[in-house]
Amino acid sequence: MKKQYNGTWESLNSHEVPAWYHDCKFGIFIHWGLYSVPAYAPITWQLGEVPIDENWYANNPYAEWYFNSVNVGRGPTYEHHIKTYGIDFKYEDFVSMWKVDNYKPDKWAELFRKAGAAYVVMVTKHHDGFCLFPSKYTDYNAMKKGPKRDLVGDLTNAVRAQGMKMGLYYSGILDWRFAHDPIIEQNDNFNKACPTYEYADYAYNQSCELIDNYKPSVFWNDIGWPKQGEQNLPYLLSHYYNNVEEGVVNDRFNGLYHDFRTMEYKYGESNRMEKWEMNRGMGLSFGYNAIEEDDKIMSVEDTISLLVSTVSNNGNLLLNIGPKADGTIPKEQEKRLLSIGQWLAVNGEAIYGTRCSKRESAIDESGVQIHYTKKKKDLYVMLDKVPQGAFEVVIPDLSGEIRALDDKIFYDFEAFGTGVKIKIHSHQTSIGSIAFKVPGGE
Ligand SMILES: C[C@@H]1N[C@H](CNC(=O)CCc2c[nH]c3ccccc23)[C@@H](O)[C@H](O)[C@@H]1O
Repeated sequence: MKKQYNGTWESLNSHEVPAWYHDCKFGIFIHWGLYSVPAYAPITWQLGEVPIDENWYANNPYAEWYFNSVNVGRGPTYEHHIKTYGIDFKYEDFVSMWKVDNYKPDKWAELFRKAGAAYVVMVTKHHDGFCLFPSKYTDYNAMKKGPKRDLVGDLTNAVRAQGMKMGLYYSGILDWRFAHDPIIEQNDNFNKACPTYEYADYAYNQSCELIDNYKPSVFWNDIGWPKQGEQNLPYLLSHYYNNVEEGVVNDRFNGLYHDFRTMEYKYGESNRMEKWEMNRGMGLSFGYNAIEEDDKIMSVEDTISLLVSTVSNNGNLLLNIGPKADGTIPKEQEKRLLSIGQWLAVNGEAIYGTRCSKRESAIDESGVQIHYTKKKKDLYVMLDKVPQGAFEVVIPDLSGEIRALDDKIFYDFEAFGTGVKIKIHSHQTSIGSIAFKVPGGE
């Protein structure tokens, strides 16, 4: 029987995270919009590495922040804009330049499935306010202008046709069409943001459009919810759950209510006692940054390490893809997705459908990282940051048979004190972590 949420926090607090969100582990985030036309940001820091202050916003590595990076009136993106487009070129002028001739949503969805992703979260309206979906509440949308397509609907259908869950991202508190003062410190995201009831109603109405028209399995709001809309938030969330039974929401509405917590690069915190999600780009940006080349984005090994360490600590990894304006997925991003998919095709049993083991991740004296997951009574052990060539590692408090999931790993194992010593003879074929199954080991 479907629960009816009644617009109260009490009823919402009874909501439980559906099993699918615990099982799926790996998702693809998609930041694609007007900002993909200029596709420019300086290559500076990961979020959380430096204070989110004036220096951050004048040297913002997020290419999707292009409008604000120009609006602050100084820094590399401002200089780039003046040099490339001229002082009189307005951000809205990118609309007529945004042609999506290479947008093939079926191909995107196929690539994401080959990558081993189980869900997708697409940006529908970022902070710049341009909507990638038809909206009754603004003509500043991709059906009316520029691409002249329902970019969100097309991908939603393609993703679901591939058997993956489709989530939608909405920039709740920030919309630079309603509040366009430059953001130069983090509090501006909340104080200088859209401080009107008109905007709060707009955000509520558009969120309902997205819920009603696409029934997204994830409603991923960003940064926060408009202050003037805090009274309507329990009604919006109730409307969402009442219409999307499997729906989940993140912790970026009022910072309190959530199905899952979020981390972004090095910002935020997680604890393995509650469900959380790590989101980041392959490089320092979410939107495509044309100057961020292959040597500047994460290696496949590091991405698999991030997936393994996240999943073994009760998290999901939402890895971002920044398509080029025309709809092409950059080669360097596609290459990494396919490699991750190859690793998951062999080792996915240790990832998908698992839960947190009571055993915590550890690092042995040689620096090998040991991560655990469990599935019913079975234990999975994943070795990461392993040296080239032969090495051995002791897994404490373990007994019984241990079996590598990749049959190209050559190894022996023996009882060693209260644990098991694994002697790896060779492993050059596997990219990234080496996974073992210990039947009945949990
Ligand atoms: C996925 C990315 N999100 C960015 C906003 N992120 C943040 O402000 C991180 C800080 C933050 C805000 N609310 C939170 C709640 C929990 C954890 C982090 C945050 C966006 O500014 C960025 O362009 C991209 O869309």
